[in-house]
Formats: sequence, C-alpha cells, structure tokens
Amino acid sequence: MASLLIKNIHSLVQTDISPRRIAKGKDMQHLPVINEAFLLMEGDRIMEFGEMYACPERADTVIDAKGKMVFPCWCDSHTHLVFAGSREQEFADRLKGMSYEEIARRGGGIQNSANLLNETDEEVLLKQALNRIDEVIGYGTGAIEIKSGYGLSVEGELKMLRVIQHLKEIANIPIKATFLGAHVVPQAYKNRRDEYLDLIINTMLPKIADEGLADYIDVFCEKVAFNPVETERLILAGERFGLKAKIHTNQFNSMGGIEASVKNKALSVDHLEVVNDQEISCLKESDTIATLLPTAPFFLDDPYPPARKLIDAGLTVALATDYNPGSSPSGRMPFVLSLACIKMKMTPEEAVNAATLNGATAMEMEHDHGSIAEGKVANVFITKEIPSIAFLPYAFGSDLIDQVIINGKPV
Ligand SMILES: N=CN[C@@H](CCC(=O)O)C(=O)O
Ligand SMILES: [Zn+2]
Repeated sequence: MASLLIKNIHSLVQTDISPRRIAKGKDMQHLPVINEAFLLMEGDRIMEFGEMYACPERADTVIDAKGKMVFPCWCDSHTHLVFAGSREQEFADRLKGMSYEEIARRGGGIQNSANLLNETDEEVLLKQALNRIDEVIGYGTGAIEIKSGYGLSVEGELKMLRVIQHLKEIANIPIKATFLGAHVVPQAYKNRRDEYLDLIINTMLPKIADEGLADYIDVFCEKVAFNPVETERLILAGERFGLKAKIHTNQFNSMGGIEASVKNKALSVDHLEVVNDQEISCLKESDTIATLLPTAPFFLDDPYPPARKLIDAGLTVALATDYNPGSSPSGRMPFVLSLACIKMKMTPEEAVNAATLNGATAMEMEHDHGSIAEGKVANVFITKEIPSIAFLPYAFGSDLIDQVIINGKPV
C-alpha cells in the first residue's frame, strides 16, 4: 500500500486521540491541535500522527507543509447538488422586492427547478453533479449528503436518486442520499395534497426502498410546503422503510416542525433561522443535531439562526452549505465558516467542529470522517501558509486551500 507523509505541519487540527463522536455545547470550543506535527497515511487511511520528533523517516511520497496547517476535510451534511439549470431570474426578482415565499407561491422556486429537472436527461444531471462534486472537493469537502426533491413525481424523484446512487459509485468522496419527495406539493397536485402524500408513501417510498436508493428521508416543514402533522406522517412512513429523518424546518416560520422531528428521533433539524426558546428546550431533551446553513439567509437576506443561543443551551450544532439553485447557489464550506463566525458569532473553533466532526455525525459518518484519527479515511486538506486557525474564517474571500488529499492521494 502506498504511503503519504506530510511533515513539518505548523498545526495539525482536529486530532482525535480517543475519538469523540460529537462536539456538543461548550465542548464545541474544544478543538485539539498538535503543533509541529506529522501525518502519515497508508492506502486510503490515516496510519499515524504526532509531533515532529516522532516523525517516520520514510514514506513513498513526502510533502513538506512548513508554515501550513492540515485539517480533516469538511463534512457537508446538507446539499441539493443534483439540479438542472439555474434561477438567477428569481434572484433578480428578489432584488426588486419579491420574497422567496411569494416566488414559491406563484409556482416558481422549487417547482421551477422541478420543471427543469424533469426535462433533463439523467446523464446530463450526472455530469453536472459530478462537476459540482469536483468543485466542492477543491474547497476542502471530503464527505457529502445530497437530497432529491426536484423531481416531485415518481419518475423525477427516482431519476434524481438514481443519479445520486451513480455518484456514490463514481465520485471519490462518500455520499449519503436523502429522499426529499416532500419538498413542496407539486403544482399538478395543488388541490390534492393528500393524494401527493399518498403517492410518496405508497408508491415512491416502496420503490426507493426496493432499489436501496436512500439513506434518509427529509420533509420541508414550512407554510409554503408541509405542516407538522404531514411531516410526522412522512417521518413515520420513512421509518417503516428504515430511513431516519433529516428535516428542513424553521426556515421562515416556527410552526411545530422541531417538535415533530424530535418526537420521532430525527437525526437532524436543518435551517432554524426562526427558533424560539420552547423549541430550544425541546431540542435539549434530544440527540437531534441542529444543522445551520448560513449561506441561505445570506443569499435570501434573512435573519441568521441564533447559533450562540443554541450552543450556549448545550446543543450540537453542525454547519453545511445547502448547495442548491434557489437559496444557496454555492457549495463553498470556507465561506459557510466565515458567515458562522461573522454573522452568528460562533468562534472559529466551534465553526471547525461544526463543519467537520458534527457534520460527519449528522450523516452518520463519524467513524470514518470528521477528524484526524488513526484508521479514519485519509481525507484532509493542507492550507496555504496561515498564521492561525482563526485566519481561515477571517480572510473570508481568499482561497486558502493549497492541496486536498482524498483517500490518501492528492487530487
Ligand atoms: N428550503 C427548502 N429547500 C432548499 C431550497 C430549495 C430551493 O429553493 O430550490 C433550502 O434548503 O433552502
Ligand atoms: Zn436544503
């Protein structure tokens, strides 16, 4: 097996000697670092790491990282990166004052992306999504979740999930697939929402389970999409097919989505731009991860999630890009970290924990990803020469990633 040694690392970040599963509440401030370090990878795994005095003498390939830092790759646990076309016309409409919700109500938004996706061939979707995966690897992402939800029909949802399945086979980073048939009620079912729910539960889910196309189920619990009762019905249906829930909720309204998710042991609740004290207390009683997506409120010019309140209440916070054509047309994790610090007052250490270990746990990949630990997959990135960890979110526009290593190989 080929070995790769990185030596003279100024700081090796997020080192796990006795592996942590998660960083919760005030522990999110704890970011273990080894200064003047080495990292040895063999095959696709991390073999050994430590201080330079113990550095092995030989390896097949040696990289000198003097002045640079090494991080585990980002774990982006919430994306919609299989999509067709783009929505800059809606962007222009919003700049003139129209809201995201108004655009959705007039049949634009998610329905617009669904129309485009249903007209696009599977091979084209695959090629474009693969390009996006290559793009985000360049930003340091080494594990990702991808949702369906722009099909909104049996054929469309299956097409999206088959594309994601194909991506799992050919992309060189691990992918988790989430079924989001309940993204909005499609226009064709406008006055027949119960029939659409029945279609999801009785037709889509059995086919998806039959082909093993999804790892999780998601519902957009919002006024423009599905209510908490419908959300709970869908979570329970997913559970019958072995799918845990990761739920879009509290993006624009607080209407019971968190309670419905927590009650049904959702793995994560995602967005949380609008969240009240009662909902925070409800989350405190659970293991459900709060996944925040700050590029969405940045792009939509909405309020940011109250990350400080959530962390100070002892919750587990993850950060992800929400890469999608409508509310976050960017998969750039370093910018997510900058927004988390600048707009949500997370510390750089909390932001790194949220974007690595907690992101991995939000897609149940923490055994193999999210930290520098012996035996974990060797997905890491080397920064350019930077003076401190805080420099990464601080220098928000700069490309500070020098080299990305995936499965123990530079890409
Ligand atoms: N809010 C629901 N879904 C996506 C947006 C999808 C879209 O606008 O196309 C989100 O997470 O922001
Ligand atoms: Zn989303």
